[in-house]
Amino acid sequence: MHQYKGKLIIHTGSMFSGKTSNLENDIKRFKIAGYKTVAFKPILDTRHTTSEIVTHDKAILEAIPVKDIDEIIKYLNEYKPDVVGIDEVQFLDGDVEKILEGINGFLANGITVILAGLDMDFSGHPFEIVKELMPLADYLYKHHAVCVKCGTDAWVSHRKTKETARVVIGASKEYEPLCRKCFLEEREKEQEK
Ligand SMILES: Nc1ncnc2c1ncn2[C@@H]1O[C@H](COP(=O)(O)OP(=O)(O)O)[C@@H](O)[C@H]1O
Ligand SMILES: Cc1cn([C@H]2C[C@H](O)[C@@H](COP(=O)(O)O)O2)c(=O)[nH]c1=O
Ligand SMILES: [Zn+2]
Repeated sequence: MHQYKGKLIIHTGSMFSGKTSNLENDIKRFKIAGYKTVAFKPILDTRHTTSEIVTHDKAILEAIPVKDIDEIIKYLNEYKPDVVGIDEVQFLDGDVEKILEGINGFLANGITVILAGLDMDFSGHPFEIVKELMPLADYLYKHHAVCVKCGTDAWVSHRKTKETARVVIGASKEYEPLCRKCFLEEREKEQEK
């Protein structure tokens, strides 16, 4: 019993690739196996806090909204779970070193950590925290959505709007998963306009 101690499991990939679904499924399985679990989600906008992680196909997991790793540390010190899930890890506030230190601390204390997060932003640049965490994983899963243009495995989340800020919260109205070839074609078209 309780063989998973201090393991780092990462679900990454583009939007719609199933990162959150896999996080939810892992948490569900750990719960069934008798582990004490808890899930967190970063809040970028403190005015809209909700206590649910919702997948694109509307599966729901209860989660605690947090701003940064310090809030997670505080909670874990009191609650003492076996397994911790963090969705949208790329949106945790604070510098990368501090987040890494926090997560390494959980692992060193025997807590299993399941992370879901985007590997790249809309322009194909890595999200720094995910880039740093990936080599540390015990289990690293790169998931693929279906490219909406050609039906092959998608690689990146293409932004359909003209917004240039790195963080623009949205779903299928604002983003579409594309393979590398279709992404480069879209980018060329956009530059010609
Ligand atoms: N182009 C697509 N490719 C794959 N899944 C898609 C696509 N568009 C919508 N979906 C839906 O998205 C679900 C995955 O949602 P979710 O786990 O929230 O993904 P992620 O967290 O990676 O954004 C799939 O099970 C599917 O129902
Ligand atoms: C690519 C990209 C995405 N976002 C936002 C859009 C969504 O709100 C989340 C990703 O959610 P998912 O569970 O992975 O579908 O991130 C962003 O702000 N900037 C980007 O470049
Ligand atoms: Zn394609």
